[in-house]
Amino acid sequence: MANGNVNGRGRRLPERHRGAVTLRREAIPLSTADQRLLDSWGRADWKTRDAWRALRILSEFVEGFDTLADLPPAVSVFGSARSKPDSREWELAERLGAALARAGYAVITGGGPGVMEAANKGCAEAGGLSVGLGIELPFEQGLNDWVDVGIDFRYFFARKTMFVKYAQAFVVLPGGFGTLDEMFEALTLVQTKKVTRFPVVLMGTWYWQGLIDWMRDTMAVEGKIGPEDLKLICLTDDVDEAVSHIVNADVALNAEQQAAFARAAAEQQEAAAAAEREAGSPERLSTDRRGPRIDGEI
Ligand SMILES: C/C(=C\CNc1ncnc2c1ncn2[C@@H]1O[C@H](COP(=O)(O)O)[C@@H](O)[C@H]1O)CO
Repeated sequence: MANGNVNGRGRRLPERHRGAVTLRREAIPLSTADQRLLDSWGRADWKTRDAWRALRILSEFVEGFDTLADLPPAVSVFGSARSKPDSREWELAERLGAALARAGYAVITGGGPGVMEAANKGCAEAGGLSVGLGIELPFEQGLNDWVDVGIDFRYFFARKTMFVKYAQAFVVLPGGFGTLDEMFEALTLVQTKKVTRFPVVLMGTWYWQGLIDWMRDTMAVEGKIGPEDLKLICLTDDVDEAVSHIVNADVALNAEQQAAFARAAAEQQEAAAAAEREAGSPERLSTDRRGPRIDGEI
């Protein structure tokens, strides 16, 4: 983790980031911006404060869009904030970060400790661009040391938009509530076709297999998801397979987009040619009050 904020005995001092502002010691408020937005107490508060909050929320989107627009193709990696460096998922995340960097992808994480730090480390050490989208928390620890481009968000929902908008794919490693929230949000967006472009890869079969079984045997059997929905998930422990899955989806999407552009261009040309034919046809000439078109007429 970042160590610019360490006291004389090497102990880390508490610190809070609010947009561009860093707060330490007594200046740190007792609550976070998300808490104040979601815990607000009634109509008076909504009237007087929330309209102004909207501007602050807007500024988070502006800052995020502005900073991330120049990223190369990227993959968002999620996983536990609590994993230790000797855990299976840490090792997997570090190798994944490196493999993604070698395949030309930037790695976007929540910028925190655990799996996030491992993925950022793997990416940074392999020469990739390592991105951290931090979140203001009551017990914030700051962005991990391996983040090259970092943004601190006050609001979870603004941050979540960035994870989706600037990524070509999601990879989810073992984690708790935060990780499951991010995974199910991604799956819901793909299932409802709000995003069409990205694969969701789950890594850590020892951790996810039980959930996948439950999705198949309970969720799908009870009709709460469709038979096709489980195919949205690629489950693997193999880093190369995860990266190939992402690269192949990218290639397929590019081919689809090129084909769509070509179709649109052909349709436009066809429409222009039809208009030209119509303009030049005897029927059209006879009804045109300006008389027949003469070549070279301006
Ligand atoms: C719990 C601890 C620190 C928390 N710090 C976090 N920093 C950044 N992002 C976080 C943090 N905690 C959760 N997240 C987001 O949720 C996912 C991990 O949540 P989980 O519940 O641990 O699975 C992660 O992908 C982040 O986007 C002190 O150890």
